Amino acid sequence: MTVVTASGLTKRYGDVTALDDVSFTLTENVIYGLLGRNGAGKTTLMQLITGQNSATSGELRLFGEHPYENERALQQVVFVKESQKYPQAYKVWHVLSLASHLFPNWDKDFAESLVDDFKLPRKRDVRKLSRGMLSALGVTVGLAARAPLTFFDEPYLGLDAVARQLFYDRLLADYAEHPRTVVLSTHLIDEVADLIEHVLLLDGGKLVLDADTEELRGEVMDATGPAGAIDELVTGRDVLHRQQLGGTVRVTVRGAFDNAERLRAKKLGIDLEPVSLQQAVVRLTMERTAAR
Ligand SMILES: Nc1ncnc2c1ncn2[C@@H]1O[C@H](COP(=O)(O)OP(=O)(O)OP(=O)(O)O)[C@@H](O)[C@H]1O
Repeated sequence: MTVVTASGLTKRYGDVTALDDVSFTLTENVIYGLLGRNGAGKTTLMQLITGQNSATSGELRLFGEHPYENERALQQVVFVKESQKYPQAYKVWHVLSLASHLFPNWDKDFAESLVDDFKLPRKRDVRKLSRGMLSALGVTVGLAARAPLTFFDEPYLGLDAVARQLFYDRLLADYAEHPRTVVLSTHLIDEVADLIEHVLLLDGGKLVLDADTEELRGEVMDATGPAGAIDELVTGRDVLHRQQLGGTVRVTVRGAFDNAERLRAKKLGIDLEPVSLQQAVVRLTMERTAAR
């Protein structure tokens, strides 16, 4: 089932085009990574889908409906962001109690176990929580809400490495038991590379990549070898990056190599290896930056 459909989605703030003619679909029961450099348009996109803002042009459907001011569609969505504001004088338990009323699928036991895992002080005022505790509270709400569409917008700020791992582990375990659509916006790409199943990469408001993580592994490759051989192998290919050290050249290339090409590379003394997701994202976004 399709959860979100965006077609030609554009958002302008004055003369800033935050999203530029973006089209994609989100389907049910997939963990998406929404990636991109600072200012790429990730938060803007999430705000449009969660009805917090309206598009300048283009079509957007959330569970088949317009999201803007649509309570029925938005009941199925939870949006966790680092800068979440809570009412004055709220304590941790107030937030959990409010969330239990807001989200139809709220799992109280799961919420309680997360509060224990993250060592959240139930009776403390939210405004007195540390930055990491605030993030942990957001993550707890986002997970225990079990909304059919869950957004985490850089939810880890302030969380230490152990707490972040706890978040990834709990997310994956709960997702396995209660599949749903999750969109995780993050700059810590290596940390989530094994978690995300599909990548949406924004750059300068444009969607530059919409691919399954698995597919992507063979799609962006490093080729290292003698300069002449490399030039021969990559002629006509989409070269994202080139680095030369003496007579040895390393290029990052977009596009898979078939078996015959791999054999040829071997004969030419060239090493082919897939780059990490993080490297692929860096190379793909640097390419556009350089091309502008
Ligand atoms: N309310 C606003 N008014 C004017 N410009 C805005 C507004 N909100 C966002 N922008 C601009 O739109 C662009 C996209 O911003 P957005 O916050 O969506 O990026 P992002 O990918 O979430 O960035 P980051 O990774 O730094 O959080 C930026 O150039 C930003 O300055």
